Amino acid sequence: MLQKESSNSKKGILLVNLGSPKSTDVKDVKEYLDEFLMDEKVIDYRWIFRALLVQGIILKTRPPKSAEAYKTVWTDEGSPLIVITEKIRKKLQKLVDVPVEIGMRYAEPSIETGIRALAEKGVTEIVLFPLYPQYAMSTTETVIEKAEEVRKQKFPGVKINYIQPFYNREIYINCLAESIREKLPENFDALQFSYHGVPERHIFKTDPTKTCNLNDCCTRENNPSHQFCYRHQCFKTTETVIQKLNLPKEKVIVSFQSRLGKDKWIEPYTDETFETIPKKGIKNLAVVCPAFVSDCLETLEEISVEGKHQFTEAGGENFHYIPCLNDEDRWIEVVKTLCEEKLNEFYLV
Ligand SMILES: C=CC1=C(C)c2cc3[nH]c(cc4nc(cc5[nH]c(cc1n2)c(C)c5CCC(=O)O)C(CCC(=O)O)=C4C)c(C)c3C=C
Ligand SMILES: [Fe+2]
Ligand SMILES: [Fe+2]
Repeated sequence: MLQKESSNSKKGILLVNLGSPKSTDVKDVKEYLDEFLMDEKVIDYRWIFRALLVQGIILKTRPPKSAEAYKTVWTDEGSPLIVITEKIRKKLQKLVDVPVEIGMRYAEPSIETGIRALAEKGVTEIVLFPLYPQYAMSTTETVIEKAEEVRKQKFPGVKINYIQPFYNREIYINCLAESIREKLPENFDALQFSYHGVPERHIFKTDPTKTCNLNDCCTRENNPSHQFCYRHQCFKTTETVIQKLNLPKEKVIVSFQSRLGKDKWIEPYTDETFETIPKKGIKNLAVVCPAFVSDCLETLEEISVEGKHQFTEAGGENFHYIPCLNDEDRWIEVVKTLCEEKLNEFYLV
């Protein structure tokens, strides 16, 4: 058990995930997409161009389609992403002796709601865990920026310590590899790692070394750009997991899903892969989505329903979706360890 308090300070944990609409009503989906896509870390155009694209084009057509997609995955308790994040919280709360809350980058419960809930319990030192294994401007960075904004404006007396991307932590890789091993079907021609995509421009923008060329640089060992290169971190996650699984590289595919708009996103694209690989003899496919720790619209609908359809239409026979870590006990242990490390840093400063 973690120590609850030292001197006058009280510690707490905030688990942060992406967030979902309030309901599957078109107006709620529209409100959610508006907040999400108007974030300049997600659509990184100047405000006027972002507003023209989001409010003038995307929000005029996308909400009804997204609402239909959400209806196919929605549960009696709500959005899978929020329900699972809450399950993670509950399990973690049983293992630690400090309060644990959740907060979403978009919609409710917001980061502010989460910090307030902790502050009301007297917490002054928060470990904030962005639940994204790999760094991206549109995930880790926007969460930290938002939390800092909220802290400075509303909770200036609170300290926040941020957990860094953990794609290269052995405890996480072991956990992911074991989870995949248990769920892999007996026979498969390939295991596909499908990560959420990002526009190429995001990677160039956040590369402080300006050396990543989105080519062999992302796969080369020890390149200084790797710390902020989402593409590298996805390849590295895959490489270390397949080593643990003893899988030959020839049986593994890496691809990037969920692209939006006309910009060039990092390649190869998941949907195109599903359509081409059956013709190359891959008829039995297993797919895992390690950019997400919890199942959500992008895994339950885009991959396990739409992706399966694309693959089988193209001649594939068996499509096996491997669920995310969700609230598996071994993953909760990893969350606990990463939180404890950061909680202990408060004692050192
Ligand atoms: C420019 C657009 C987008 C970028 C960049 C982006 C990056 C990104 N997103 C996730 C995780 C999730 N995204 C989810 C849904 C979703 N993503 C986008 C757009 C971008 N994402 C949209 C428009 C949507 C909404 C759904 C839709 O209309 O298609 C989700 C699921 C949320 C849920 O409620 O279930 C997650 C999770 C990552 C990890 C990432 C960059 C690495
Ligand atoms: Fe997304
Ligand atoms: Fe790179």
